[in-house]
Amino acid sequence: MDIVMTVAGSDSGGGAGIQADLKTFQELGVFGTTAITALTAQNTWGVEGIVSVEQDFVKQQMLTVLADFPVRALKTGMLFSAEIIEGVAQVLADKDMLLVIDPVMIAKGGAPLLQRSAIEALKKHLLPIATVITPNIPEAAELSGIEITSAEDAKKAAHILLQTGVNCVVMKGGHLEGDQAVDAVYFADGTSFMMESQRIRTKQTHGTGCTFSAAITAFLGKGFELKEAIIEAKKYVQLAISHPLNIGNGHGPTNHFAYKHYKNQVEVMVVEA
Ligand SMILES: Nc1ncnc2c1ncn2[C@@H]1O[C@H](COP(=O)(O)OP(=O)(O)O)[C@@H](O)[C@H]1O
Ligand SMILES: Cc1ncc(COP(=O)(O)O)c(N)n1
Repeated sequence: MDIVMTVAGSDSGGGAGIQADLKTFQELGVFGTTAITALTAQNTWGVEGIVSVEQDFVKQQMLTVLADFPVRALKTGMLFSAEIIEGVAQVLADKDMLLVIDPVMIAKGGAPLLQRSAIEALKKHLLPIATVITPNIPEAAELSGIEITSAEDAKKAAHILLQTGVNCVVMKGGHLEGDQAVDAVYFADGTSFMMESQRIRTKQTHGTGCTFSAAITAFLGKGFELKEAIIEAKKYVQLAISHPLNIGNGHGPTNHFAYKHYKNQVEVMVVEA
């Protein structure tokens, strides 16, 4: 059995965070383990409260699982504070795992999920050891320090991020305009490609980023090459958005049941750049 781990926050509403990650892992046939960094009281309207977990206990959750299970791929989501980021990096320092860093900063409803003082810690401790990072446009702008209003800016930001030592940057285009949802993927070796899918006009996008990075982690855990894992994950999230469950009155969650029913009917165009 392929084993993966998510180090992230709990979303009591079940649409994002640890809950989205475990649903994705289950649907993709890998065994999911967890280290919870924070609890959120959350629904499809937004985040009502956050309680963070102490650094030592985040580390203990990770170390306890890693002592027993051969975890092949690990993702991080909401890490909340510089202290938690430092603790996670300390645990990962002597481990050999594929690392997917989703630099979660702000929830769809606007609530901060990462303290501002933690952005530097993320750049210093986690980006250099990442196999792949998956920023959305606002996160890429924060991390690179440049404003992003065009595809050209996004490319510039990706190259700034590659200088931190990360092996691959997936610039998610969910927040850009246009009929296509375009994600641009840049590797440290200078190669790149674009993935395009039809943009779905919907409010049901709570947890899209978590779902996408969890799917990359699951496919890496199953032994897929990084590029194939990223493309397959885009198909998973496209299906999860395009077959909405219509739960809740705000930004509804993605649908994890869709992939197994429709995986041969999804179109993601891959354009080599
Ligand atoms: N309305 C949409 N239709 C199709 N794909 C989308 C849509 N919104 C986001 N995506 C895709 O979902 C994934 C997550 O993107 P994004 O929403 O930018 O991340 P985040 O949830 O971190 O803000 C990306 O692959 C993006 O292209
Ligand atoms: C606990 C937690 N983690 C992450 C997100 C971000 O969700 P999204 O995938 O929509 O950016 C969230 N809303 N809550």
